[in-house]
Amino acid sequence: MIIVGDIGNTETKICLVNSKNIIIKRVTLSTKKISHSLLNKSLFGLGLKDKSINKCLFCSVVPKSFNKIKNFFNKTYRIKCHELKKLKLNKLVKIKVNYKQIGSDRLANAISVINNKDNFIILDFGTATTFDVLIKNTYHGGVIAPGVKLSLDTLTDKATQIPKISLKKTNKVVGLNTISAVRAGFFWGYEGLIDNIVNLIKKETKMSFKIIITGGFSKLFKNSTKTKVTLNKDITINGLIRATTLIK
Ligand SMILES: Nc1ncnc2c1ncn2[C@@H]1O[C@H](COP(=O)(O)OP(=O)(O)O)[C@@H](O)[C@H]1O
Ligand SMILES: CC(C)(COP(=O)(O)O)[C@@H](O)C(=O)NCCC(=O)O
Ligand SMILES: [K+]
Repeated sequence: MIIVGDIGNTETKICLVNSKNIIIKRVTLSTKKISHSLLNKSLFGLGLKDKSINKCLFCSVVPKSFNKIKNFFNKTYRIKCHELKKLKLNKLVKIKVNYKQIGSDRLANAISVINNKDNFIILDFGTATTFDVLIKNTYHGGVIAPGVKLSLDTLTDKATQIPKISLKKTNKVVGLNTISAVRAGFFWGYEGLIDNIVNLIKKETKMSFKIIITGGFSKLFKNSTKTKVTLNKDITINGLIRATTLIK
């Protein structure tokens, strides 16, 4: 059995994976609430004490949370947790960006889909909205834009007369009330962001791409953009599973 986990700025996902690389248990935690007691309570159901875990790999963009998780696994289960960027990733993907700065989750996404034949743009609707460019066997970097929920929460927090709003797909652009105006702003705003950045990446690289979307709000945009996209909700976790082959 192996354990893989994605520590994002909002959510941390921890998965138990069997020898056939199938995810058999999932735990989702709020990253900022991670503590020894929360981990104890949330992971108890995985029954790790009776399982032989031979590999544990995380991608983390929140170092403090990763350290808490690493210490917890070591102390409670004597399991050594690896962080993705500490592995020899160049065996799986050529990385053309500032390696120290690049987010591990972005690399996990790239490792998940790389097949040395196709080109990919991976859109991850996380706390940030990221666009990552993979051309054959090389990761070329990408774009970081504000996340959907981050923007929505900030708007409703800062604008006194804008209430908390659930985002929905909308056909109309011109809103006749506050809620429809905000929904249009987000739906058509992000739809435009997606189509525009994808087209600019194609122009700049002179390449064509398969577009993959993932992360919290990907379902909302799956069928809305002019760009044809494929939804892959476990891309980060599957990238980690693939990368565990690098752990000896
Ligand atoms: N199914 C969902 N529907 C709507 N919002 C979601 C859903 N899942 C996650 N979110 C929100 O989308 C944002 C991104 O979630 P996630 O991709 O897990 O973030 P991260 O990877 O940055 O921690 C978070 O703010 C989260 O609250
Ligand atoms: C861009 C990100 C904030 C996305 O993280 P997430 O939305 O999944 O929390 C994360 O990948 C990150 O902190 N990256 C470091 C900066 C960089 O990638 O250049
Ligand atoms: K993410």
